[in-house]
Amino acid sequence: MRRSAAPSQVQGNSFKKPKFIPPGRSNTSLNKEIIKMGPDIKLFQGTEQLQNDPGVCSSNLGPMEGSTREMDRGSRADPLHTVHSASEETIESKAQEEEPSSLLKYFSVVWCKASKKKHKKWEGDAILIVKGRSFTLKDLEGKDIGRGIGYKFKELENIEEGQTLVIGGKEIEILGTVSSDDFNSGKCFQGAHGSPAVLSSQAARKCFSNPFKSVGQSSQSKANRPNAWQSCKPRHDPHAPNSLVMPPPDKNHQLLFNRNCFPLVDVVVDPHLVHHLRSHQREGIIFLYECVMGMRANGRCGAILADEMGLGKTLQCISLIWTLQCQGPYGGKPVIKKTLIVTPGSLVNNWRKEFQKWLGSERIKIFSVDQDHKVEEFIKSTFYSVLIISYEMLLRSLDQIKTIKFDLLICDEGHRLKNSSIKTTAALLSLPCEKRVILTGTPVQNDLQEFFALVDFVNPGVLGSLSSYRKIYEEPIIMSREPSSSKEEQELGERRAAELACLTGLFILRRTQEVINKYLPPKIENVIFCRPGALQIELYQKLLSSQSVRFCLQGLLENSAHLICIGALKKLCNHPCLLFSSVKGKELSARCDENEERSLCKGLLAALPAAYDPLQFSENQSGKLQVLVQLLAAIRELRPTEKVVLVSNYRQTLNILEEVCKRHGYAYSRLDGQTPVSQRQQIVDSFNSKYSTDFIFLLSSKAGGVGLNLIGGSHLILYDIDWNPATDIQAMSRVWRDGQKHPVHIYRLLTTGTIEEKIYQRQISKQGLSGAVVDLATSSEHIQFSVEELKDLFTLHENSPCVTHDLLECECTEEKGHTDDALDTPVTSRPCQLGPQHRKSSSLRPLSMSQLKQWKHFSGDHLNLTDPFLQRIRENVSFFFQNITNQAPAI
Ligand SMILES: Nc1ncnc2c1ncn2[C@@H]1O[C@H](COP(=O)(O)OP(=O)(O)OP(=O)(O)O)[C@@H](O)[C@H]1O
Ligand SMILES: [Mg+2]
Repeated sequence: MRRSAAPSQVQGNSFKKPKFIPPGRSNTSLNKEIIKMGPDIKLFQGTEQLQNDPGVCSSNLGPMEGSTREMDRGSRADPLHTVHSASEETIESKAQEEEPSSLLKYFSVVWCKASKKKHKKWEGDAILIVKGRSFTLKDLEGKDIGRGIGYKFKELENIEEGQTLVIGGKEIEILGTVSSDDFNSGKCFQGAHGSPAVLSSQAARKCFSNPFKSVGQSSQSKANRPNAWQSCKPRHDPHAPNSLVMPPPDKNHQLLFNRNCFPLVDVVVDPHLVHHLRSHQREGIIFLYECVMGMRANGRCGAILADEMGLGKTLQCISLIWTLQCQGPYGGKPVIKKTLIVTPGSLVNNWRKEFQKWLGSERIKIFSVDQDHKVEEFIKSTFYSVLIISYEMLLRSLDQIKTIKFDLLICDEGHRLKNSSIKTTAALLSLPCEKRVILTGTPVQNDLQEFFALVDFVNPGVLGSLSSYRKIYEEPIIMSREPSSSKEEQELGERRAAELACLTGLFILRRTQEVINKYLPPKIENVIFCRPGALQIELYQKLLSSQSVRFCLQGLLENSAHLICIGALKKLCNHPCLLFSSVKGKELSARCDENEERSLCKGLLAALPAAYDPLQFSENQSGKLQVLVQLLAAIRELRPTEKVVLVSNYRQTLNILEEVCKRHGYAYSRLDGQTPVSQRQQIVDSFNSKYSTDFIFLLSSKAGGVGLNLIGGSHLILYDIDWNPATDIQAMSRVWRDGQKHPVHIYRLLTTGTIEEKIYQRQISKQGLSGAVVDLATSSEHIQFSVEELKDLFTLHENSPCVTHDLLECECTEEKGHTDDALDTPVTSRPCQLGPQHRKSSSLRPLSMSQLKQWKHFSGDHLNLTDPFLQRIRENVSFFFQNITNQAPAI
């Protein structure tokens, strides 16, 4: 009889395999006893030979090495003991006879369809879960493939290795017990896909099929290569003070990748670079080196560097590229020849500049693709080793890119690859390069499916198939975070999350902003609640009593009608003239939402002055704009050499802000979605230059937020708020970065009592953290609102200086100042974040309500405002929150 293709049989055949005993076989010497169990199940006790065969278990559990070996020992010594100790570990397992339903046992099995055929073939490995009086059979992808209920508890207690039974139409053979620990962590399923911990050397070899081919590995035999390699020396002195030496490969690595027995040579990072590195960057480079060399995740060569924004991911990658391009551990031979860097269009030139900044123009030859520099040029020339290209251009030039052999692929702002079905991901996956690095400043663990896509991109297959990942990790983790989950589900989810974090932690690194705080100047963050102007209040009330809003609240409108109402309210908060532009001057649009917006706003016309000209808008008609104008004047006067980054999410609003600059004679530059990619870096550079005469940098956060360094500015004003805290955080991180010389002031403007306050509350409340709004790509279209929530959104609070403060239930008398010490209070973590390491506080994570409560806060009427900037704007401000990071500056 064939022992079939069951994975455990295929992979672990070095031991004696248990015989398959067909259930119908009448040989009593083999089947001592057939225990009939309920309607659907028969237990066949195995042969004595099988029971006594120490090889049985390990042979069948080959791929599950470590975890199962321990289990084997237990089961051989005392199988029943193993069963009981496993159940003791589970939450509900009092494991008492009188409480059969709480007894949980796990077994590894092989299965096939029940039949009377003589020649059986096992179809697969599975895990049998016995709980009380019922069974569940799960395949190694975590899917249920069989169930049985209503059996006698006593009968279930006797399941042992080697037994064969029929369950739910399947014949199974018990191969061994699985500890509850291995089940809860999901380890027992890992044989299905070869997690890093259990990768076979074959898989490792596959991953590393020929890592040095690209650098022209010598085909000479060892005997023919006498002294050439014996004189190999490290490129830089590994013993020099402060030197950064990469860890040497271990024996296994050498066996796999140094077949020609080249001498081991220290890989030492160029001291020219090391001189500049922060300590977290030194660690980051070692991490990246180990990952791409296949030294951390057993032959997998991918990494995700998810350091928070501004930690210098670029420099860490440049150091990696430069090191690998010149050196290697085996005979000093370089590991890579060509590197592909894919990045958002606005950052192509930033990469180029960073290479230049850290390595000068002589060491490494960089080619960046733009209108005038095509991929063909890179292909034809042997001069360049690094190709920098935007994601968009990559798609357009994919065919040419595919003809080049890249040894290292770096995807900057790589969270965009979180969706494996998008074209960009598919295009990059089609490149045969195994050493893949994703860089991202946004958390990657917030959505478990997106997390899978990113992990699977850098290390394909490491978490198995998507369907097995869902069953084994995602579903239990999500289920455990449901309020209705049982204690047992919670523990299982936690264990699976911990296991997943442990598996992926080998090749994911995230450090928080705190690691560079000490290199940065102080940061003074302000949330400023601006009183709405009289016209704003009038129009706001009109909008709220409009038919559209009323219908929304009655649930009568379908689709995205509520978004149109929300959009109109947000525009109104920025400036009433933005609504006016929606109503006037255009013939009917083909887009129905535009038409709906127009009809919503039409009723407002009467409230506007006759012959209202939006271009001649008055600054006094918007509370926020008044505050902005005063603030800009204060900065200009009190800090004449400092510059301001002024951010909005909307182009139309940027137009208004641009007009304000013109009116007040402020020199400015502007970067929004319409700025040609080729010009972006130049605009940024010129603003950052100390010779720049610009006072203001107008930035559309969505278009240009990610990755930009705007350290030329030391004041950043967020004029409006986005549903997604990540967008705002991205924008706010542009100025408080390495290289910033001045104390940084961040001002977030909100209109008191309006929808802006509600959005802010949502950002900082638990709901905001646990909802859909965490990722950069998330916009309001993806947010679902209940009618209750809409009611709340569509309410104007006119009688409070700060509804957000009211909600904090703060016992303060406003006078009370708070220190910022309490900012270290851990933030509430999102339900699907993994493991405890992600619960660390971070200055870049959305604030929580309780943290905000610890900020200094005072009303606009407060007499002793020590901050001169706030002092200047208080007239139109109803409330302030302020927090200072690093030391208190002399403002
Ligand atoms: N060791 C260092 N010394 C001085 N400046 C540094 C150092 N490391 C990085 N920088 C500078 O810090 C700034 C931020 O670095 P970088 O753009 O690489 O950040 P990042 O981690 O990619 O952030 P983001 O996620 O926002 O893209 C850059 O101007 C860079 O030149
Ligand atoms: Mg970056």
